[in-house]
Amino acid sequence: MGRKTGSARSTWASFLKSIASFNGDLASMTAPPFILGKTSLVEYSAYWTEHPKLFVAPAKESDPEKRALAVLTWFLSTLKQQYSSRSEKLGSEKKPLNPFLGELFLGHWDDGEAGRTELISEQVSHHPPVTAYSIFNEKHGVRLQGYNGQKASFSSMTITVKQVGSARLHIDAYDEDYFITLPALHIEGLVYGTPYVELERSTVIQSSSGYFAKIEYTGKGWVSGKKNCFTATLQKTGSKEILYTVSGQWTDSFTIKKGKTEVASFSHKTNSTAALTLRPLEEQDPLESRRAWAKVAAAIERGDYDDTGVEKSKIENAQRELRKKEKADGIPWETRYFSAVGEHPVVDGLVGLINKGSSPFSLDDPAKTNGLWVFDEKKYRDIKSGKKNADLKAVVEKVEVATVHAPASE
Ligand SMILES: CCC(=O)OC[C@H](C)CC[C@H]1O[C@H]2C[C@H]3[C@@H]4CC=C5C[C@@H](O)CC[C@]5(C)[C@H]4CC[C@]3(C)[C@H]2[C@@H]1C
Repeated sequence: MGRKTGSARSTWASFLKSIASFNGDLASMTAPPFILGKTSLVEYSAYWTEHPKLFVAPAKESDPEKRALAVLTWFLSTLKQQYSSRSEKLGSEKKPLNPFLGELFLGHWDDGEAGRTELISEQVSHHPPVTAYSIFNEKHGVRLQGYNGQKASFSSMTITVKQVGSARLHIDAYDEDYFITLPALHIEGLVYGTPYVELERSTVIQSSSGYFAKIEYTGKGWVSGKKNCFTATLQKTGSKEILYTVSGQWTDSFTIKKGKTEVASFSHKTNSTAALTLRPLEEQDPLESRRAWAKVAAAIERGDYDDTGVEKSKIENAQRELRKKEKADGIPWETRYFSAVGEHPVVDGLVGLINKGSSPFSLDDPAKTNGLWVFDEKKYRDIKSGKKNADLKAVVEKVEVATVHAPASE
């Protein structure tokens, strides 16, 4: 982030004042132009599997304890991308584009050894914003599903974000499930105009095979002064014996110890991320994020904030038109790949295990985010085979009609 010019500093100062009267919905905040990101939040699901080899590694461990450790190692390897890749690339955290209802982000990673890992991410709710995702590797039979929303609050010049939602990893070969909770975070550096994420408190991973991992995000190390520190332990559910301890920085490297002996380590320096493949823009569905936001992203890229506003309001107006039309027709928007369910036997079972094994754990009431979102394999296959094309066509026409005829921004 370069030095702030006078005007930027003053808009940032007034922005900080505006946060003080913050209502909790980050998306509703109008942030100063230089902090606007050109990436939609629906793309953030991709951060879960930018190390495909680590994502599929658990499927190769026949020993359940080593498999649970491989899942913990993969989870820990995702944190840098999830929470600090924008700061690294862009000089600070940026405000993501607020996905419209039904916005899609579809892609895949092709990795020599791991094979193909496919990503499906969909904005399943706009108020409150909720993103659902399904990421799977058929070759190794490893599948991740999850959803997340954010509840934000503001105090003493920091934005605190509580994540609502959870992730579930399934390993076909062992018919095993892992329930993963999401870290709370806060935004530091706001005063300096270079916001960045620090993780806080703790999260858990509970496996159906009876292993329990707890990760404590300790932030700035007391002694080392290094930021983004954590410690994690792996134990059998209900047993006090610590099988492994993991510690380090989630943005750099960490070591795995069995008792006092170091048995493994991971460093981002020697593990580069795999590139995600997307379809070319002209082949994308109008609901796909990069195509839908192309004009907004280009305007932000060239720093043309007036045009950013004009193009953004076209999308927002089109969405308002669609909502009005749905209300008039009495046909609510149908999410394409995910369905909301009130409960989920696997999740309920794993949450039960956590409660048996450790301090009572309250899964954020899924109802607050319109229920637990699960991937609808059948819908996915029908669309892939073209059986559901008709609906697709109708939806596409509806969206394009709304977009084309949206009244010009007032
Ligand atoms: C709206 C206020 C504003 O613009 O403040 C300026 C700053 C850019 C700080 C607020 C934004 O900070 C961003 C960080 C984003 C989270 C980063 C990573 C993840 C993990 C992913 O799996 C799910 C989404 C999540 C939690 C992002 C949510 C949105 C966050 C908090 C952005 C803030 C608007």
